Amino acid sequence: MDAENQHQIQRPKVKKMFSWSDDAPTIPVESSEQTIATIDDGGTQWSRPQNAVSVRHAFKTYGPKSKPNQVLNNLNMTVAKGTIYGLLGASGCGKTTLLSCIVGRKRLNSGEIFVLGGKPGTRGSGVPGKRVGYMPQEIALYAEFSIKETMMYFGWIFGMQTSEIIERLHFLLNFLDLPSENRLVKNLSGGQQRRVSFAVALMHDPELLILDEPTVGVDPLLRQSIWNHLVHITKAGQKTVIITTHYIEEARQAHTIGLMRSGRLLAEESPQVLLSMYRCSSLEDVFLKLSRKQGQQQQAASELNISNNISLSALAFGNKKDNPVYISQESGVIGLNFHQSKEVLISESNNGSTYGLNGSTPALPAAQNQSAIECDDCGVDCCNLTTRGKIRALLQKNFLRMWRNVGVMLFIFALPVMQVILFCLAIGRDPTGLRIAVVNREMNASGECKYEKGCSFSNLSCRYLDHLNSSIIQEYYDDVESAKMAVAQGNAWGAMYFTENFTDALVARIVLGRDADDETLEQSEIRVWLDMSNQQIGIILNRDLQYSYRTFAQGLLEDCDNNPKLGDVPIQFKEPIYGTNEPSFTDFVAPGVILTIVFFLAVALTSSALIIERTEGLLDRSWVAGVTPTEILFSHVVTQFVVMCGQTALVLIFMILVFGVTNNGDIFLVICLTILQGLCGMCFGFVISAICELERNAIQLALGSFYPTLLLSGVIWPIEGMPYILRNIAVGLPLTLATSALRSILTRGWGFMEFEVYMGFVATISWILLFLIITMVSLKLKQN
Ligand SMILES: Nc1ncnc2c1ncn2[C@@H]1O[C@H](COP(=O)(O)OP(=O)(O)OP(=O)(O)O)[C@@H](O)[C@H]1O
Repeated sequence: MDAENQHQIQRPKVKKMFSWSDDAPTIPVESSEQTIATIDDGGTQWSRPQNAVSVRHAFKTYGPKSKPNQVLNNLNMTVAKGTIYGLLGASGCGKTTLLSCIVGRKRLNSGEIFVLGGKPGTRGSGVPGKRVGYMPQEIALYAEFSIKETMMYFGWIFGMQTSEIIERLHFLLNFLDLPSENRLVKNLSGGQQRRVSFAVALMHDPELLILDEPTVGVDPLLRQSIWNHLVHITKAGQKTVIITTHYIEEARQAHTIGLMRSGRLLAEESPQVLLSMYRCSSLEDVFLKLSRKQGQQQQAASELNISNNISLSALAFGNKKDNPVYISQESGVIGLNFHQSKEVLISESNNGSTYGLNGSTPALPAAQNQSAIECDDCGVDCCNLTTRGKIRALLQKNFLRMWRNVGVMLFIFALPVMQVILFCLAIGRDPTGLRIAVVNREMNASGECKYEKGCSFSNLSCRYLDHLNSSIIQEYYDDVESAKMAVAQGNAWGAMYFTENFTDALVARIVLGRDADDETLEQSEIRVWLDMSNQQIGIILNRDLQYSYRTFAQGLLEDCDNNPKLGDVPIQFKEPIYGTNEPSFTDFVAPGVILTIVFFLAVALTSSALIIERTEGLLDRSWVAGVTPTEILFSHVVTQFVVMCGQTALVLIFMILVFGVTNNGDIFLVICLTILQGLCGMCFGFVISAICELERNAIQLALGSFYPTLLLSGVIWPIEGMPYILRNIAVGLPLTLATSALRSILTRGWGFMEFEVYMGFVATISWILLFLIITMVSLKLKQN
């Protein structure tokens, strides 16, 4: 049986009620849906036609209003149920845009679309949901998945049982000549990947298949078998296929062809009618002829200022009475429009329900369609129920993607450990091996610096030098000038000078007290010239030289039976209330570093997650399959939470147990706050992911936010040192109050009821909520 005969048999039984010619009654040119629904023909009620998809007066532009790129320009399209509709047109004419609008991924600027009885995104329509199978132009598959895992993912989303999926998988593997089900998608050839993508669309045997170039990269034999399959599934009149292809001739097997150009349909007709009307042997020739005609008609139409395409059609066919004039009742289809426009299903009123004559699925009665109207603006969420299958699929997808990606796994678990180790080894320890250029006139000619222990006043300079911290390297110079030169040349961090009668002068200074003269005081001084270009080293040398003097003086006084307190400055630092008398910089920075590591790792992981899925067409595919933004977000939150728990455990184990960072507080509070900060970072990552179009922009934003946050959050320097206004800004950042809270828990041992601690929790939770709201709003806006 040839294709044409086949189509005629399969086409739904319809009754031609009237032929539109000049004599035919004129129906006002408005929405056909409304018009047909209101006509009553003596007991035979007109109802909505059995259309799977109808597009009315569709306008769509891209770009700024000042310079719009008009992609759909008053386009009308009607796809009858149980047919294959081949959408053809040159590259860039708007086919993908039209399909995206049909599946609800893009919105028209104006016009209407009905899919399976409702507007896309409403309860009455099939999209999003399992009534539609969508194969986007991009491969839109998870590269890390095997073929079987891919099918499992989409099958579960469509609510299929695992056994059903396996059964269907075997059929599709066979039918589409795919390799082993265990092969990873990334290891398949381009053509094989396309076939897997096609298999995903066929997976759940949907009512409406929307296929954007499924035969690209497919060999002619398989292409033929794909078309045979499409013809087969539409045979019973229950399934409908919309397909775009660049191989115009293969579309001969479609029941209807829509030839698209300049944002409208040049024709919408069966291939056989097109070929005979235009007396062409190929559809390509028909397309060329129609394209040329469109140019002439547009010119003529603008000259005649004719408003609708009845006139354009008349121009196309000369409008002779004896010529059948095939025109659409809507403007937009310029050449032919046969079955959907003129053939209207008769509905038989049966208890208020409307059934197709061929026994096919009834068109939605008006009352039923009410739900579509009620649900019209509620977006996708209200029309989809979360199922366990969907959540299971999304969670498994997230974990599997992570698990299969070695780089990501290293990033998740090795990087935080490495960061902690590096931090503890590199930050906060006292510098060692610092050189001091010493000039000591008390030393003997042989360069020896000897002194007697106990209450002996000989060579006190040597005794003092002996007290110097062992991490300071003493290098002896002959004179002050050369010692200072060594500092100037960077060979030493400081120069130190003892006069030749330092010991005598120091003893006189102690004994004479207030009676000591200026010369005695001067001679008893240790003169030091430091290189203060490096603040940390300068301060540490300064501190060590003073500490050494203190211990030297106290030791000498004690040996001579004097009160060692005489050697102290008269400020007594008692045991600190919190911390120690020798606080460590590590303890100060560690809380901020713990939170920064967990926060920014989460940002890095999530900031590109949605973008990658979006740019690869995966998000669109999942959304069309009925997954909501909330579900996607929820699955990422759960995945991240698990990852975060692991990261928090690693970071805290290494910080506290391995490197001994002080923890005087409740470890449970520490863990809670750290995980919350990780969640906060994750939500910030979602915000970035939702607002950025490109991965590049997301990375820039994530990296760009890192440094200011680090500087302003009091991680490396107390915010009390900032100018007043900046300090107020800093307090508002996500990490600032949390860092203070964690510092108070770790170093002061404070509990949750302390203001500073619970404010850390309150601020973190507030930021999480704010970020989530921003993400949801951005995703909703994007979806619209
Ligand atoms: N997101 C977008 N932003 C701006 N312009 C876009 C966008 N998507 C598509 N376009 C433009 O809209 C026009 C139609 O694109 P579309 O992808 O719908 O064409 P197409 O007919 O599917 O092409 P092809 O057959 O090559 O896939 C093109 O000029 C394209 O550059």
